[in-house]
Amino acid sequence: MQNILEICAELIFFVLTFYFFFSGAERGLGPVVLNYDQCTSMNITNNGHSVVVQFDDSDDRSVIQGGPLDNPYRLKQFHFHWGEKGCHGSEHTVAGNSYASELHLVHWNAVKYKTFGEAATAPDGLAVLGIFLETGDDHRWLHVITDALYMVKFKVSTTVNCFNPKCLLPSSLHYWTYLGSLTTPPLHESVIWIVVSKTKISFSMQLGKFRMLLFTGEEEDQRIRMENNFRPPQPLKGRKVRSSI
Ligand SMILES: NS(=O)(=O)c1ccc(C(=O)NCc2cccc(F)c2F)cc1
Ligand SMILES: [Zn+2]
Repeated sequence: MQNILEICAELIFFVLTFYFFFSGAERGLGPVVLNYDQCTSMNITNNGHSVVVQFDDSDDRSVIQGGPLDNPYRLKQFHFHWGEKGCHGSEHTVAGNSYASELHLVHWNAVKYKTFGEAATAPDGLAVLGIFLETGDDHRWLHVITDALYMVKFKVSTTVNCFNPKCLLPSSLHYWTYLGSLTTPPLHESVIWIVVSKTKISFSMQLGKFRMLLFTGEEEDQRIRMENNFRPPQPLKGRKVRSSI
């Protein structure tokens, strides 16, 4: 009788251990991998909200994969958010600390969806890699972008060939990831956010060039300086933030 009870107790212990291990275990978060072709960039545009560098996303030459992503996501564009002074301008904070600016590399799930617009409305449609920028010495590669900003002071577009944004990324891509939304209207909840913990880009003079951009077009009477184009962090509302280590 005693043996039967011991066997039952061990069996119950094993079943419960198995359940709790596999039900709550986080699928391991591997590294994020960027395979960007050297020459898929097309243009740089002042769209009246930010400055955006757009890419040819007609095939998988420039993709992000790995980490929390189940398949490759195509690079569509990157853009920046910044403040008017100091270390305010990022859209994410780390332990309550914000940064002067934040770079967003926007990718879409072309395996499951036919267009960016369709992907932008699906929970697993977009993957945005967020990189913090802080003030410091100017960044050697960012000048390729900031030197072109004078050409897009107003709401216009100009060509940018063969700019590979991988040069803007930190060496180590330790990241946090969570399921969130676009930070500008229509605020679709369609973004797998991948926020890189290590700031890479430091820039001080260059930040000034972002701040000389205008929200307004050349034909408009008003000249409104483009700054503070960031959305402050929002409540997590129960969202789970996972870490890559
Ligand atoms: N800051 S961010 O990284 O969260 C962000 C990224 C992309 C867009 C965007 O593409 N908007 C236009 C757009 C175009 C097509 C369909 C859309 F839903 C849409 F918002 C907005 C915010
Ligand atoms: Zn953004």
